Amino acid sequence: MEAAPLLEISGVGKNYPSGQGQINILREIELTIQSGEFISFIGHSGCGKSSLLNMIAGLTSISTGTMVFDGKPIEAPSPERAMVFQHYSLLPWLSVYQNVYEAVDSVQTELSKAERKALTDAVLARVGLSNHVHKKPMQLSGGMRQRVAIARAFAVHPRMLLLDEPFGALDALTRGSLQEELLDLWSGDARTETVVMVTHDIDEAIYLSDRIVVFSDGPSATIKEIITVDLPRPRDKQSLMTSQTWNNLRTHLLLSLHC
Ligand SMILES: Nc1ncnc2c1ncn2[C@@H]1O[C@H](COP(=O)(O)OP(=O)(O)OP(=O)(O)O)[C@@H](O)[C@H]1O
Repeated sequence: MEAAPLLEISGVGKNYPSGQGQINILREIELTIQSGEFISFIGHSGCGKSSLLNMIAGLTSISTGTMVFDGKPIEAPSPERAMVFQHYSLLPWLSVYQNVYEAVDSVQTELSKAERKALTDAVLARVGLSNHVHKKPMQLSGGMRQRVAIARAFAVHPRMLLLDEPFGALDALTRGSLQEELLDLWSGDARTETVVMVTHDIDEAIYLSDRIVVFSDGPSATIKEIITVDLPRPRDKQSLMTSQTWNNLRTHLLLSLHC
């Protein structure tokens, strides 16, 4: 018997107020995500990828249809579905350590204070920030800030991690190393099995994902196709990028986005 999906999106649409009426952004979204999957959303600017992610996070209302997470309708934000934004969203007056500890403290209520501190130390060590714990966000580079945001999201052990263009503002080298750290955290965390990420980067989508959801252009966008990335893990970027499978996927995605 097939396991129940972690997330089931059925007939979902999104409208926003516009002038006297409403504008339809997304329509008839059908998507089922199984526990353990890494999913990317890709599509032209403004098609509604972030809106869909925000609805999954419970940060914005669903206009039509239903979203069911682990058997329950999504109606509000939950630590089970943690979001990381492109622009870090750290609290500027708190240190690196406090930014992570505050999140752990508010969610991991069953842990003792010593355990909460140990968890904070552990996630910061995993993203290589142990020597920067007393710094404030403005004293960090963009890559370091995004590391803190990712560490904070993992520290609350969400069932599903939602990433909205997490590496979009970073240079190619930093982006590459953060992709590796994300994969390490994802594969090394027994609870955060499922990731949904918005990206504009075709190579990033192929390298990280099990499936890539391609959106049609908006307004009234919908899912154009869902591409399965049949590449074994762990993946070696260098050798993959010169393989025929990679090239075929890349060409397929480029054509899908431009037709
Ligand atoms: N709160 C809002 N109120 C009104 N319109 C909105 C709101 N949020 C988004 N929109 C509009 O909905 C459309 C989709 O926006 P969204 O950010 O979801 O797209 P996107 O695919 O993530 O874009 P990008 O790739 O540029 O980030 C855009 O036209 C945007 O202006």
